[in-house]
Amino acid sequence: MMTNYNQNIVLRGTNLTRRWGGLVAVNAVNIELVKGQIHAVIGTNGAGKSTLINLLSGEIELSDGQVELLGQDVTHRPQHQRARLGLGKSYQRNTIFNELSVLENCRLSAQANFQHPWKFWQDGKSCQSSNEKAMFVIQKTGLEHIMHRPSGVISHGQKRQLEVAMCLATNPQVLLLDEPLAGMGADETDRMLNFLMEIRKDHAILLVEHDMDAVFKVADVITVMVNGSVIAHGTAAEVKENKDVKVAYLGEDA
Ligand SMILES: Nc1ncnc2c1ncn2[C@@H]1O[C@H](COP(=O)(O)OP(=O)(O)OP(=O)(O)O)[C@@H](O)[C@H]1O
Repeated sequence: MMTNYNQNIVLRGTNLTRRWGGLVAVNAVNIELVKGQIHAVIGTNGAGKSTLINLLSGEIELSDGQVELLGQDVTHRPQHQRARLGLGKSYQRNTIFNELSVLENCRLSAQANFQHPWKFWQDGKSCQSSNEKAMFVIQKTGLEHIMHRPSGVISHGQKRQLEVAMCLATNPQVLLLDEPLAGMGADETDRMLNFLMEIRKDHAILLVEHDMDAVFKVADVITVMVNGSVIAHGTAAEVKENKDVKVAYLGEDA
């Protein structure tokens, strides 16, 4: 799993381990994210998927292991530094300012990425780069028709799209997506999946998702976790046929 150095590996986690007291939530996991690929992590409830994503983003400290981002060891770098280096994360919890418009939320995210903290409280409209970036991600995510609406009144699916748009506005090379399809209807799910497939060529994407149909549709590579450990890794077809996956995850007899 950790042997292919020819591909464009953007993020590499080695021996990632997180203990909570006696519980090993993530146990010696190796994972590589490659530009141009959607890498899904699936597993039963409590398998360690969210913890894994948080270890990669720097939100949770490792008990053991190493994280390399674009060739740099970022194991001991905090989340904001990893973000600045190109690691973007879309959160399961809502990070949207409801009273601001869709455009303003994107503009704020873009602004946070330009390294002028003393300008943060300036009127965002005056920052041309942030404006351009915000418009770019809004067009990419298909949110143009609602860009002037207060974010609090848009639909649940549109909020999830906005979260991904805000994440994209920070110019990430790697996108860590924790259940981006949660609570979405069929149309919104399709739109989001098409969008992910469209942006895949420019990013390395980690997708933690419970919707198996969606995962099997878009994932180039799938890692399967059970009780903190990786039990299988491969293409959708390989994972579907894997005996351990059938037993442990899909609940089938061997
Ligand atoms: N802050 C914490 N303190 C103690 N235990 C935790 C903490 N966070 C997670 N855990 C435990 O670690 C294990 C992995 O949790 P995690 O949320 O990563 O799983 P998951 O695969 O994302 O689950 P789900 O699919 O239900 O979101 C679980 O047993 C959980 O109870």
